[in-house]
This record gives sequence, C-alpha cells and structure tokens, in this order.
Amino acid sequence: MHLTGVGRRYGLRGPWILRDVGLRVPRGALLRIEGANGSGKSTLLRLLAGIDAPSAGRITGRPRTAYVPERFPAALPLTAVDYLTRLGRVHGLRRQAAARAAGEWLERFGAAGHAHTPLSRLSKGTGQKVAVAQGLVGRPELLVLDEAWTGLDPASRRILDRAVLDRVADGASVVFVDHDPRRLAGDCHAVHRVAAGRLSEVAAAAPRSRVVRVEAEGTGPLPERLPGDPVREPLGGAVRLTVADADSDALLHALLTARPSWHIRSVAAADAPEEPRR
Ligand SMILES: Nc1ncnc2c1ncn2[C@@H]1O[C@H](COP(=O)(O)OP(=O)(O)OP(=O)(O)O)[C@@H](O)[C@H]1O
Repeated sequence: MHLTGVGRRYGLRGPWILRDVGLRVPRGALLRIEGANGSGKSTLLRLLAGIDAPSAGRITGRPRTAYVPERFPAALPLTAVDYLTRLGRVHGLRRQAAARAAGEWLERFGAAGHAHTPLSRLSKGTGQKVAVAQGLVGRPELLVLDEAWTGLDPASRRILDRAVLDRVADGASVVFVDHDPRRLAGDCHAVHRVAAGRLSEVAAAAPRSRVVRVEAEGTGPLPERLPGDPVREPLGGAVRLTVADADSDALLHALLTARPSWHIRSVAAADAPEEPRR
C-alpha cells in the first residue's frame, strides 16, 4: 500500500493535521508510528485503516484491512461471539469457520466465559480483548492497531505481541501506535514519527532474527546434511541443534523422518546471538 502526498484537515478551514505524507507499507512489514499527544497518530491510522479519507493526496493498493481503534464501539446490540463471528464473515470466512475462529480467539484471551455476554455489558478489559480479537479473527492482510495493548492484562498483551508477529510472519503488514517504546521494539522494520504535520522515518531497523533450539536424541548418527545447517552441540546422549527460525520446520521434519528416527526432547525459540557460531 502507498500513501502519496496525503494530507488531512478536519473541516474546510481547519488546520492541516497531516501534510504531504508519503509512506510505503510493504507486505510482511511491522511499522511503528510515534509522536507526541495530539500530533496526528490516530488520524494517520484511520487513514491507513480506510475508515477516514485523505483531504489531499491518495492512498493506493489497500489490502484487506482490520482496525483496532483507540475506543471500542461497545454499543452494538450483539454478544461477543456473535460480533466476532460477523467480523470473521466480513473477512470472507464461512459461517462455521468464523464461529470457530471467534471461539478460539475468546479462548486464547481467557474470555471464553463471556462469549454470550452482550458487548455493552463487558468489563473494560474484556471489551478490549474483544476489540483486539475482532482485528485478528479474519487474518487481515493489513492490521492497524491504535493503542490496542492499553487496558489488556499482561498475559493478553503477550498474546497480542505473538499474534502480531504471527501476522507478519504470514506476510501481512501491521502498523501500530503504542505508548510503550519497548513494544515489539526488536521486531519493527521501521519507526515513523509524526511531528508538525509531517511524517518522517526515524529508524529502519533490521528486526532481531530468531533461532530455534531443538534438543533431540537418537540411536544412530546424526545425518551429515540437515536443513538450515544447524549448529550442533552434544548434550550427554543427546544433541542440541540451533537453526534459523525459517529452517526449523524442515529440520524437525528431517529428524522425524530419518532412519532410525530421532526423538525430539524439546523445541524452543530464542533471539539469535550477535554472530552465529559455526
Ligand atoms: N474528528 C475530528 N475533528 C476535529 N479535529 C480532530 C478530529 N480528530 C482529531 N482531531 C484533531 O487532530 C489533532 C490530532 O489528533 P490525533 O487524535 O490524530 O492525535 P494523536 O497523535 O493520536 O493524539 P494522542 O496521542 O493524544 O492519542 C488534534 O488536534 C485533534 O484535536
């Protein structure tokens, strides 16, 4: 998606909140937007989400988008599960698949007990879980999150972090605002700042790469060639193999289908060391 020369003002004579904004949102990118209170972050996110239109310039190539606003519209006369199921259907899921996904997200956020509670009667925290779940339920190609972590308990915040990284790994784009500067800090592809109506890139960080450590034991020798060329460390009768995240599925498959096959003791993700040792 591209924003070209985008400007936004409220009313014909209102001041320009955003001016001449250019932004490319690549597939599979995690972008953070920052800026002082009232600088125009939410205005920009609403334009990105397509629920507001620019007063100048144009936005092209919008993919299927979901948006978690700062304030959840709790006034809809629906229960949590009905609301999420409808949102899933809006994103093209069939009825059963939408209902299943709705139930799964409520379960994941520990809100399954409120599936049949009307939205208007949800507590603030549970309402926020539903607000976040509606953004995830349809597996959107672009997810726009405006302070979506605010009001969630720590466990739910971690679930949302994970869900964001999963969407990105899936090739979707995620654009977010959050008051905590540490939020997904090592994983952002770029950080943009809104100030005095302009948007500028403040950092283009290479996201921290992830590795997977597999501990396995077997009766035969380890195959000489393994996917991802893992780092091998003996572990008293077993071996620890460390590979890039992207190669971990192929490595597990190779171990499980080797003859004689290998028993997988554990699989754990970790941040990559500065320089992988070989
Ligand atoms: N619907 C609206 N009508 C008129 N002015 C608006 C409207 N929405 C936002 N504004 C104004 O646009 C400016 C930017 O607001 P916006 O909510 O985008 O900022 P923000 O950076 O998200 O702020 P915060 O960090 O406080 O959430 C503010 O001056 C605000 O008053």
